[in-house]
Amino acid sequence: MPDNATPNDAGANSKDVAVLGGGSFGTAMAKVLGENGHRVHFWMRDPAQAEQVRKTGINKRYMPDVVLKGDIHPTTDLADTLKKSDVVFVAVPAKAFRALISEHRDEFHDGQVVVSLTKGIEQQGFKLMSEILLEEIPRCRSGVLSGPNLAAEIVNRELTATVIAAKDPEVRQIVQELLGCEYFRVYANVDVYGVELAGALKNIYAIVAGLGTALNMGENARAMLITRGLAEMSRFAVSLGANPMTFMGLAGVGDLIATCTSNKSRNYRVGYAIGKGRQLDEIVEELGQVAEGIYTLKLVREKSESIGIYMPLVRGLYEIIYEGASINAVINSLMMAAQNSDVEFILPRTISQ
Ligand SMILES: NC(=O)C1=CN([C@@H]2O[C@H](COP(=O)(O)OP(=O)(O)OC[C@H]3O[C@@H](n4cnc5c(N)ncnc54)[C@H](OP(=O)(O)O)[C@@H]3O)[C@@H](O)[C@H]2O)C=CC1
Ligand SMILES: O=C(CO)COP(=O)(O)O
Repeated sequence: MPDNATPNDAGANSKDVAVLGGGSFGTAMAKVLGENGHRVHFWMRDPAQAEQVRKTGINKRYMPDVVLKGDIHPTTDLADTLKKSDVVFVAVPAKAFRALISEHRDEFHDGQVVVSLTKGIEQQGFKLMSEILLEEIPRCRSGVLSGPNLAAEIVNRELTATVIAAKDPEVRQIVQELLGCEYFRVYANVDVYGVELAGALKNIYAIVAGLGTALNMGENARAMLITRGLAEMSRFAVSLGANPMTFMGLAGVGDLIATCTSNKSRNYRVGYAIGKGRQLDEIVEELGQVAEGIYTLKLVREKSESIGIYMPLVRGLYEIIYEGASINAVINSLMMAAQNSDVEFILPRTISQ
């Protein structure tokens, strides 16, 4: 795909769209929307960054090699952004999500479409972003977007597919029409909780996979980690009400494959650095971008123990990262644990002899 493509003319279908968050993924989505001929109100909190993007078309800190084209307006005025936009995409880390929405709750309009791009969980009460949207701005129509969507590939117009999950069919259709183009396909799902949980949970297994690569594990091991990760994350999500079939789709196994096999994933890179013996604080400082899996791991470990869901990879990674356990000891205990059934929908997890 050429990167010198001129923006499409959306004509009468052109919409005013907001992207909140000037990081890697906000930039990637602003670029797709701008190229699709929409007027993009690209909100970020740092005035110097907004000024730089306005002047050069380049978000130097997060995407230094990417030029944003089309009708893209970097801004720090959130009230004005919300006032002008038909649809709002939110791309800030989970830690910042509620405060951002809550502080501006009265500025959203009735029926406005608000879509979370965030792949994380709120610490207080294990809330997902769709739940925060429902609590803070129930007057709006919400959805979540998730899938194998490495920002570094999308900005190069590399072929990508994603999933819009929303209960309201019109929200699904609006988002498909806004984002879909020759290199970006948008599939639909109604299982909002499942799609969103899949996006948050896979970050944990991306850390595990990066760690495995650092230890020179082979392809058999990588396939085992991805597949057992899928079993574990779907077991957990289904116990919380998600549809197991969602995990067969792009937001489940699709995103798991992309992030567990690519060093373009920040979570994978965190795992790789841990596997090389580096300290977590130092890794996070050097990364300079969010790796949600580090925080999700803590929350999922606590939740899985409180509801009694067996998640050996979560437990093992938690012991390595937060309790200083030896990586080899954890691997040995995982490999020597009781041997269970493969697909739990065919045989129960523990087969009686
Ligand atoms: N990058 C990717 O490939 C993908 C990321 N995602 C998800 O999107 C979300 C955002 O990720 P991404 O853009 O990559 O993260 P980055 O770390 O690249 O950027 C984070 C952005 O959020 C902003 N931010 C942080 N805290 C606040 C706050 N309190 N108020 C306002 N803005 C804030 C940062 O601003 P500042 O620079 O001023 O600190 C920055 O613009 C994450 O949940 C991630 O999992 C989903 C799909 C793909
Ligand atoms: O979610 C992502 C791709 O689908 C991005 O993963 P990272 O946050 O690990 O970079």
